[in-house]
Amino acid sequence: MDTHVIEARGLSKRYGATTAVDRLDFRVEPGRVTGFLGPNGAGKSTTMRMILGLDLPTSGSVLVNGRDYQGIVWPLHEIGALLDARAVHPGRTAYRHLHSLAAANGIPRPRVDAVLEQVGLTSVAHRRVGGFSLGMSQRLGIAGALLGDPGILLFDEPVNGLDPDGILWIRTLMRSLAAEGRTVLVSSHLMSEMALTADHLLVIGEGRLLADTSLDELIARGAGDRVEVRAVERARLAAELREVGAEVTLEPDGTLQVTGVGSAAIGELAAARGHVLHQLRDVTSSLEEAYFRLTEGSVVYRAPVPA
Ligand SMILES: Nc1ncnc2c1ncn2[C@@H]1O[C@H](COP(=O)(O)OP(=O)(O)OP(=O)(O)O)[C@@H](O)[C@H]1O
Repeated sequence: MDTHVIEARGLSKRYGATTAVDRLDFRVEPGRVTGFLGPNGAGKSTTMRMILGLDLPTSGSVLVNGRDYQGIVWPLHEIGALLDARAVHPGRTAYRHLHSLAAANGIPRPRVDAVLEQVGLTSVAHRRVGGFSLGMSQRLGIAGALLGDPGILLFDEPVNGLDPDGILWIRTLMRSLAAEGRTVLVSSHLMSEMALTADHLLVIGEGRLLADTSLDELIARGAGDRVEVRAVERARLAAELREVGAEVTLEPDGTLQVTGVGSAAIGELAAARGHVLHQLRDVTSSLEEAYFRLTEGSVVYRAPVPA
């Protein structure tokens, strides 16, 4: 049996005329954080719900440790999830909420205290959840996910609305769960955060798989590395660079963005033609740029760009 593995084969979900998830094939492996990215409406939440058996595929399958979620006897021991942190009865205390989850899943009571401690909610354990801040609710949702000490964890937008301390805490937690050999699948819209957290990325658009690759590969592939140049005679330099095959754009702040010719060649050309340079800098593309390039054809909801 594959342990700590999520495997989708031809996974599809249609809602009436909408195809939310379209023949996805992927494996989520243990020991690393896998980021799950895609524009709004790409099908991330639907995929997560199918992994958890909350929604059934129209066709294809997704297996957790080689089985359907429905075939798992004590699900919280195998897979823990944070989907909607606010989906807890507001009149309950954090302790009661976790205690009833534990009781329903055959989890011993001391685990409740252990996870409350782990997420930093011990001091508010007996307060009603209705009065919790978003950050506290996220921590409680994560405590629920960790309760059964599962080998697989799913987090849907865990850092949404959190302050920098909360974001750092969640990032550190996800990285340490992966370092313990667990499988961590996390969806997010925050590219800079994903670049710090994920080792591997699954990118989907309009329900289809666009990339299943390491973070470094995705950035390198979407690269189009460029050189940023500031020169006194920028228009002349731009024209001269174009003559040798470079693509040059002139930014409103006066910087030239050059692709197709490396920084060494630009420096040599500038020296040979008597240019004074104020800056010559290699710029490596970010995950955000690579992501935009990958998903530009599959953004469902796009606002018009203001004129
Ligand atoms: N219960 C449902 N009934 C009908 N359509 C649905 C349902 N759930 C999702 N959809 C549709 O399926 C598509 C995928 O939605 P989903 O919520 O999975 O995307 P997402 O990638 O999680 O988006 P977001 O980033 O906005 O959370 C969307 O077009 C959505 O409107």
